[in-house]
Amino acid sequence: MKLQVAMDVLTTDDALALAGKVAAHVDIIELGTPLIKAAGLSAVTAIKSAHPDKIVFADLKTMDAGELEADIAFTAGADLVTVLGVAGDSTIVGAVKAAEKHGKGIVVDLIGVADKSARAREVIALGAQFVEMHAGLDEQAEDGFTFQTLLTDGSESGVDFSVAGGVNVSTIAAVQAAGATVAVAGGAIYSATDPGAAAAELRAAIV
Ligand SMILES: O=C(CO)[C@H](O)[C@H](O)COP(=O)(O)O
Repeated sequence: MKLQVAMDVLTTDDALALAGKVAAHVDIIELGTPLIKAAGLSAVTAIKSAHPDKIVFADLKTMDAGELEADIAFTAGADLVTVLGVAGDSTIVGAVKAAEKHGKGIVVDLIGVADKSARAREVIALGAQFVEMHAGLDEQAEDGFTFQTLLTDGSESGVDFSVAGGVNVSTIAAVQAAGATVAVAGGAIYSATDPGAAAAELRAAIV
């Protein structure tokens, strides 16, 4: 299982500083949606230039104009770009077309999708590289939220999936046991006193 850091910081300088501390312990470096909205796609270029050996993940959460948005992110240096699973199939197909043009990949984020395992199978058939079983920051704060649902949906999907939203040292073993190919950790790393040590601890928990 790969480890992905989600950098939910707001400036390119902060992202470069965080990536510098954690890169040795992670496989995938994600630029979070707020970072890309605040700093623009030049932040993607800066991270890819600083860490050319890492998979750079642009969390665009595209909902429309799939081909155009994915194309500009791949051109900026992204290796993986997210499209929302609640988007129409034509948006996903367009983004996959851009990924094929660049030799890169599309990840479909299933945030907000009611039947995540069924939609996962549909978008993989449309050409997505893998899906993200994701509970967003707001959903995690809602009454009744259960992390386990993400793992069950992932296992039942039968396709390659990542898990995002609440991954930490207490949950990462369950993420791996559920069969995830990628564990995504944001707050558990960037909010830690020592982000490098936190990333190393998560890495060590992967068997
Ligand atoms: O994409 C996101 C929010 O939309 C977050 O980066 C992702 O959910 C990581 O969450 P956490 O901080 O709980 O690890």
